[in-house]
Amino acid sequence: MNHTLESLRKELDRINFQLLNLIAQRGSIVKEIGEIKKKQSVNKFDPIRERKMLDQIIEHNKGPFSDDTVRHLFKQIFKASLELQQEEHHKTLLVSRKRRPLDTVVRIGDEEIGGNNDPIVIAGPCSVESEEQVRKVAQVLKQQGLIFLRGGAYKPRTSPYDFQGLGEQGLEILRKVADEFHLKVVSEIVNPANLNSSVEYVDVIQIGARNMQNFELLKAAGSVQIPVLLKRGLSATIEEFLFAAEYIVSRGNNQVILCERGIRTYEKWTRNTLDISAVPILKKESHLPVIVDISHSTGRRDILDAIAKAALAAGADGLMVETHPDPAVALSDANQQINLTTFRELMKEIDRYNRLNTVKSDG
Ligand SMILES: O=C(O)C(=O)C[C@]1(C(=O)O)C=C[C@@H](O)C=C1
Repeated sequence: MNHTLESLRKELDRINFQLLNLIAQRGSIVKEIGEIKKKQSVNKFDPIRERKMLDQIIEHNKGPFSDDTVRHLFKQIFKASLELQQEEHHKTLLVSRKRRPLDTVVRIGDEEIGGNNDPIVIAGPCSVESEEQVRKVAQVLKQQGLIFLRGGAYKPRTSPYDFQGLGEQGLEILRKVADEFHLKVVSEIVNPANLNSSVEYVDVIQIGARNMQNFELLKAAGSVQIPVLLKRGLSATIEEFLFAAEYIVSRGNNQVILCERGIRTYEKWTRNTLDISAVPILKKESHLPVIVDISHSTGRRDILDAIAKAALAAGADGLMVETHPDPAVALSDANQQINLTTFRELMKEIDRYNRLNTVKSDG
């Protein structure tokens, strides 16, 4: 019995090597075909040829593997063959660290995000409601030594009956107040048609979670020379998030900041589930700066301190937080925005954490 098992396994070992050799031979031929196709500028992927080969193979299938299994196995071989033909840059994304080992530093005037720079804080109301409201926030940002003022002018809301934002008028307010206080404006654009005109008002274009796979918007954002803050989609995997960033970078705009803002899970005690592991993974996989939106990821004011510290500990290059002079009357996200007093306290806590960490790493 044992003798038979051993001899059968030996037979399999022999066949494995034969298969390996055959696959390698196939691979060499596929590469040669790839070279010819390159010269002829023909598409490497040829589904009609693949279909023909599969049909022929299935015709000759005498078992014991089912047709479906054989189809699957050969499809895998075709897929691997196609990858052999494709050039390195097709396989390795521009946003990948494999393509660029050094951190990308996003520059907004004299300000820098990413690399060895200290983490930044982007703060402001969820929606721009009035000049007075934005001015009150801007004053506090200035007092806190912060640079980046956020505010939504175009608001993609779940319900069409909710406040949709002030539109261009909102952007005008942001720009006016930001200029008074020498701040930089971060604001969401939802429509590719508004992109060129919004460049007059904003310093960083935000692409929101709901638009992470709005490919026309991503392409348009890739064609302007202004930094883009790209939020992770509500149910997007990290890979999908990076592909979305690739859309922008591949169009020529490499000034992209990734923003983890929580993902949709079954948990109900937070608005979204902050995927904290996405921060170090993104930093490892990509050279782009990564920030964390601590407001949307939690939807709760009472845990912001802890979440801010967790994000910084995970290696985030910055934080985004929503603050409003009077959250109770805010036209959007009233439950998650913090008032200006709480915001000051949060900043104190973040400063204390950063100081402690600097002392630790210096010591
Ligand atoms: O026959 C071709 O044109 C090839 O490029 C080879 C090959 C294969 O692996 O057989 C590879 C990729 C194509 O999608 C189809 C077929």
